[in-house]
Amino acid sequence: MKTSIRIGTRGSKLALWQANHVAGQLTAAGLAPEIVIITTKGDVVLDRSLDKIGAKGVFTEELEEGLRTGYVDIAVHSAKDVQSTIPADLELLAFMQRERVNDVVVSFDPNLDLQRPDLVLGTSSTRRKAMLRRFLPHATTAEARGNLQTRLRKLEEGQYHALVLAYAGVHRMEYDGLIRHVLPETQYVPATGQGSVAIECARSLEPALKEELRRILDHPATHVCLAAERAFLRTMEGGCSIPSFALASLSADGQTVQLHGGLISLDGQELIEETHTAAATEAEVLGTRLAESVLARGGRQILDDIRRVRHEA
Ligand SMILES: NCc1[nH]cc(CCC(=O)O)c1CC(=O)O
Repeated sequence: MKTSIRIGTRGSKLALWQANHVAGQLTAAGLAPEIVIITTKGDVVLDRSLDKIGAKGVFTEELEEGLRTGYVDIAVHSAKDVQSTIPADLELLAFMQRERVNDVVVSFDPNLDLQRPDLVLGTSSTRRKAMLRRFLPHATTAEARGNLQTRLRKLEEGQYHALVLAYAGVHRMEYDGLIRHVLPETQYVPATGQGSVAIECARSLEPALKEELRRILDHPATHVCLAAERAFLRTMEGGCSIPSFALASLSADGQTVQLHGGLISLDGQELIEETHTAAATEAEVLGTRLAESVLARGGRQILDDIRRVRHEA
């Protein structure tokens, strides 16, 4: 088995942190990792919101091509950014231990008051926009595309009072000092996969190497949760431009997985959510069933309405 591992990653600071995190674990296990930066469409097109450039795979396509050609051995992604269905010749080898899953409110104002009537929050996530409309209806939202550094610059320039971001990215970039509120994950349920790092490889990668990489990098409890959440997203015909959400947790004995997931309309008026449990071995079935139930109970109508709005825009 070869020991030198080429790690493909995007070049953003967050992506590089994640790639370095992987490299550190591989080095500790006696392998020799090397980080290879690959630029994706999502890194280049910053002037349009993600739901307009067709979000499917914009952060992953070029990395996946690198896996196919053998230019890199593994690709590192924020699990949240990985499409619900990946190409048949590739596989998700590992999901790393999850960070805190919450969304947080980040601001330079230490006394930021979420109840101020003129509150402007920066976010480009349809899920966050919809939830903010529902739970903080007095607030307005403004687009905040670009990497974390770009968004923080816009915040500093005063384009918004605060940003709504994933704790995981804020923490990895060491901006914890700017966190003013941690949004409860029961209300602001995170996006599928939020807080975990996914490792992708070609199915044709040497089996012994795959096994070794999985042993070093995979966190089995996180893997079970992500299997349930990703099955939910797949059935939801999701992608990150649909305001769906799902968060799984594993019981202390590791036997039972609980999944809370649903869908919210763009204006925040309609919210369909359910919590189901199943044996950990049935994680994918659990995700599929929960999504089917949400779709049947009005979710399909919400998705149709969203598609109609998009076509008109
Ligand atoms: N959508 C972009 C993205 N992809 C992963 C993260 C942060 C890390 C994570 O959620 O795991 C972010 C930024 C954010 O949502 O604030």
